[in-house]
Amino acid sequence: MTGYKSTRGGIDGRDFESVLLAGLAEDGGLFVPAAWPRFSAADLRRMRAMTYPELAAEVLAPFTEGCFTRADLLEMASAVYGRFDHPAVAPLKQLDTDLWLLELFHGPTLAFKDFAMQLLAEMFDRVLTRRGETITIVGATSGDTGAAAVQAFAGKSQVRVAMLHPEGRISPVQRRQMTTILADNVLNIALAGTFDDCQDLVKAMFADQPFRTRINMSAVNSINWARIAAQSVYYFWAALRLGAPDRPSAFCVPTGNFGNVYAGWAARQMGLPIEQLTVATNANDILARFFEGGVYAKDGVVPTMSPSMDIQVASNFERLLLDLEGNDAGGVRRRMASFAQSGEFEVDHGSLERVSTFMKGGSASERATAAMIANTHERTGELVDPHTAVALHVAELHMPPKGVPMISLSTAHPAKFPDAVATASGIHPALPPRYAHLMDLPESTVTAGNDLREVETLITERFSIS
Ligand SMILES: N[C@@H](CCOP(=O)(O)O)C(=O)O
Repeated sequence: MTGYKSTRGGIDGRDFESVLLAGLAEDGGLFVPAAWPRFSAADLRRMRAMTYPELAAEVLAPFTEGCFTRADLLEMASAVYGRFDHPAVAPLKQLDTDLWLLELFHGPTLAFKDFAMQLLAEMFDRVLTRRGETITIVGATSGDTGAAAVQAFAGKSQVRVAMLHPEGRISPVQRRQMTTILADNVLNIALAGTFDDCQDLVKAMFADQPFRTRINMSAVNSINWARIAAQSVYYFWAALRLGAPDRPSAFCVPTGNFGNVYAGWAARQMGLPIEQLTVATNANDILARFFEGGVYAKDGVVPTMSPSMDIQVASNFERLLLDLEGNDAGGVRRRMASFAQSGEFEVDHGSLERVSTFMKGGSASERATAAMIANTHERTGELVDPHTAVALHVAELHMPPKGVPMISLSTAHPAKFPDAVATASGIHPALPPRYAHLMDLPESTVTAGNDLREVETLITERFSIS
């Protein structure tokens, strides 16, 4: 059975159920599998014939042993992916000879977050019913995670959701996808600060042990291992469509919190032949700078037309760091302590060289992003959202050798960012009919300062937790 340990070394031997419920490890680290399950070339060939739900059950089964069987997983995945708008769930579109777009926005909230969030809601339902417990999910969002979480968990009797977003720094569509869900178990908090401030507060609440215990706190950000596992499935899906295991693939991933790209790393660890993973950022380019020089150094968060990536501190980078440190949790602790103190750390030259053979980084300016939206539409007829355009720009900078397909992840529907898309392309993307009234519905949000006690009080009072 796959056991889990913390990136900071304080915890080992956890099972999937406790990892799912805990969200963040008690020592402040992130859970990772102690050993990676491996799929052989023969396994991968067999997977080619699978439907998306069957593939999800196959990939996730080794991670959930002792908690969910393959049959449980198949039942949940069939229900979840049956709700997606596209029969292929994650369709691939060819843009050029070796360039493909993997559309991940056909779920309920029009972004890739639905792939994992919808499945997590099913998992939590089953586990909490079995245990007779109620949890409080506290999350931070730069737009998409919040919408996906609120829609997945609204109305669930054993889950409360408190979602923090940076006030005025997400798109109106993203905000309204959360704030127009008027459910008793949902609290939307607009915070005076950035996404990084929201995420810091969530981690501070996890570190406040009495508070954490009192509210039975959990997480659905990608700090929760279950998010990563569920997102790794679409890497298998896409690569298998394009010839894996007999042909390797490359991926380019729009990146903020590093969860999505780490899911690709996980797929590779499990045996999927991924030749290159490209990390694409907007002007908030801490990761692109890291892959250039090995220094992970925080800068100020600047607002862009791709707000979901307006992030400097990428939580999941800590998971990669454990691998770069040769599985030495002490090394991770030291680097993270230095980061907390000075806002930066550096990895040694050898680690950077090793990771750079496989991972590349790059960023797109606002001008380049707008140009890519316009050019892609002109060349291919596809209207892409700004996050997807960032990835396409960076993909062009780092195309793999001829014959290796570059799969660029299209993480959100263009209609989530209508103004940016219309300004760049002259075309106003329409929301699907189910969102026809989104901009007219009443909203429910409370505002808060960037203050731990204030936010904790808002949560306990709103949900009457004594
Ligand atoms: N880009 C995210 C930020 C949180 O990322 P997550 O993958 O850790 O949930 C968002 O849109 O909210």
